Amino acid sequence: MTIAALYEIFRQHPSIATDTRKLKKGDLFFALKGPNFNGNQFALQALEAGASYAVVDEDIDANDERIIKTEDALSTLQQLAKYHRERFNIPFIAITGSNGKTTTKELVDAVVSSHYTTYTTQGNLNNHIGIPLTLLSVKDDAQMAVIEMGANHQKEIAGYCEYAKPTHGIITNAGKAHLEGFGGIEGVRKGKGELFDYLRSTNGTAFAYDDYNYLHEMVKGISSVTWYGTRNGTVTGDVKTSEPFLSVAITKGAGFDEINTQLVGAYNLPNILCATAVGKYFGVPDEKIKQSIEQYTPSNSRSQLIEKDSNKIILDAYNANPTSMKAAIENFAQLHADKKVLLLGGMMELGEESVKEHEALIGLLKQYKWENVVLVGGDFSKINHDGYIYLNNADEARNWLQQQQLQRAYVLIKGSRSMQMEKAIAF
Ligand SMILES: CC(=O)N[C@H]1[C@@H](OP(=O)(O)OP(=O)(O)OC[C@H]2O[C@@H](n3ccc(=O)[nH]c3=O)[C@H](O)[C@@H]2O)O[C@H](CO)[C@@H](O)[C@@H]1O[C@H](C)C(=O)N[C@@H](C)C(=O)N[C@H](CCC(=O)N[C@@H](CCC[C@@H](N)C(=O)O)C(=O)O)C(=O)O
Ligand SMILES: Nc1ncnc2c1ncn2[C@@H]1O[C@H](COP(=O)(O)OP(=O)(O)OP(=O)(O)O)[C@@H](O)[C@H]1O
Ligand SMILES: C[C@@H](N)C(=O)N[C@H](C)C(=O)O
Repeated sequence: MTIAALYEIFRQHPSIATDTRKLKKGDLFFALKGPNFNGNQFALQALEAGASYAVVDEDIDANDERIIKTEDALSTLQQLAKYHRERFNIPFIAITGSNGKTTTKELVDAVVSSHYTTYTTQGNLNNHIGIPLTLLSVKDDAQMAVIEMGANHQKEIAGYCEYAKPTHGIITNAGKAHLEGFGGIEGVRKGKGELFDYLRSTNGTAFAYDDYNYLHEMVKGISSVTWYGTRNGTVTGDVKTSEPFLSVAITKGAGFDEINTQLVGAYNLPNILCATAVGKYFGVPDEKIKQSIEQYTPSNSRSQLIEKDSNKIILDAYNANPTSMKAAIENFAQLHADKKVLLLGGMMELGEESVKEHEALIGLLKQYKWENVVLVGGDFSKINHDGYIYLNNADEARNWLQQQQLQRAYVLIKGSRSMQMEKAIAF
């Protein structure tokens, strides 16, 4: 079947399912293969549960005209997404970077959707499956789309641009994350820079944080760049307070002087300036920009403040890498509190730099005074803990916290996704 013919079916059944456990009646089911299951084996089950059609890439033992056999179901999904994307002549804003993609995406979405009908990446669905699903969720009434792009190796973002065709793009930063797959920090810049390469070749528009010198290099050749920063840019601003919620003083470019957010962490400053700059660029009224950023409350283990008895917990456990760990620790160090406790889980996907980066973190921790530092699992197991407590996993960390019976303490919990450090808060 051609993509054009499949697209006609999609127009009749414009919701996609890749998982029978979440399937709704009428969904167009795509049978994907993963590390645990082969989606082809669920095709008949999907049809029985009410799927309109099942797109498969293996022979299915049934004579059912609702089964659509393709060479490769995943690449068919991606081609269908491209075909759908090409029906729209509206801004598609792509967001990538090492840190702050999801938060920036949420903030940009909050701002632009206050004024335009906008379709946006849900949660963190930012990969070779999540991006096509996001594109296919864009409805006919769309005035704008915001697409998050995650990557852990070269050529990945370039591939996503081929089907998402962004008109505007943001690289939040290019730091020490996914070093293993990208091949070091230069590799990260090259890989993330594929978004700017695409915008360069298509006369697209970039938004970039003026404070990072490397971004000035990376945008070279792009004819339209909107800067935001602490000193220079269309929109400028700086941290007013972050005790713990971040308040930003806007010094130029918007019709308001401050934004009082519900985000913990001074490291969110560029994310907020970015959303403001994007809002101004697209003509969103000032009061809507300010209000939508101020109302955004994270609930996703990112930059979250949880109050428990007399204790305050900063839960920042969605992920971790050397850049975001440094930002979180330095931010925590600036907070005023007598008793500060850190529970830090291991950082993943750092390849041969992993042990060195975990050691460097100990060096950073030593610069400050803490009540307790607990290092949990990962490559923390391979290094000298230098007097800090070492535990194997988040369950042990929770037990340790339970035993402490903390009162009026400030606790920072952070670690890579697979460490599941959020489990520790059940103390
Ligand atoms: C393929 C898939 O969607 N899998 C999801 C599934 O996983 P599960 O372990 O159950 O099974 P399989 O993957 O083996 O299953 C194959 C298919 O079979 C379906 N199926 C299974 C059982 C059943 O009873 N019925 C079925 O129909 C199944 O649905 C599969 O289609 O379920 C899990 C739990 O819900 C999902 O977590 C899993 O999702 C995978 C991980 C996925 O990739 N989902 C995307 C939509 C997505 O965007 N996920 C994001 C994570 C993105 C991410 O990690 N981003 C990185 C950077 C990108 C790196 C990129 N190169 C990469 O490797 O991904 C970042 O740093 O941001 C998310 O979930 O948050
Ligand atoms: N601008 C930033 N600079 C440095 N660190 C940041 C920045 N923004 C967020 N972080 C850190 O990164 C963590 C994850 O934030 P967020 O989920 O927005 O990033 P992400 O790039 O989307 O990551 P992922 O793709 O893994 O979801 C935050 O909790 C915080 O510790
Ligand atoms: C979960 C994925 N988006 C991610 O951020 N992975 C890194 C390695 C992490 O969990 O810290």
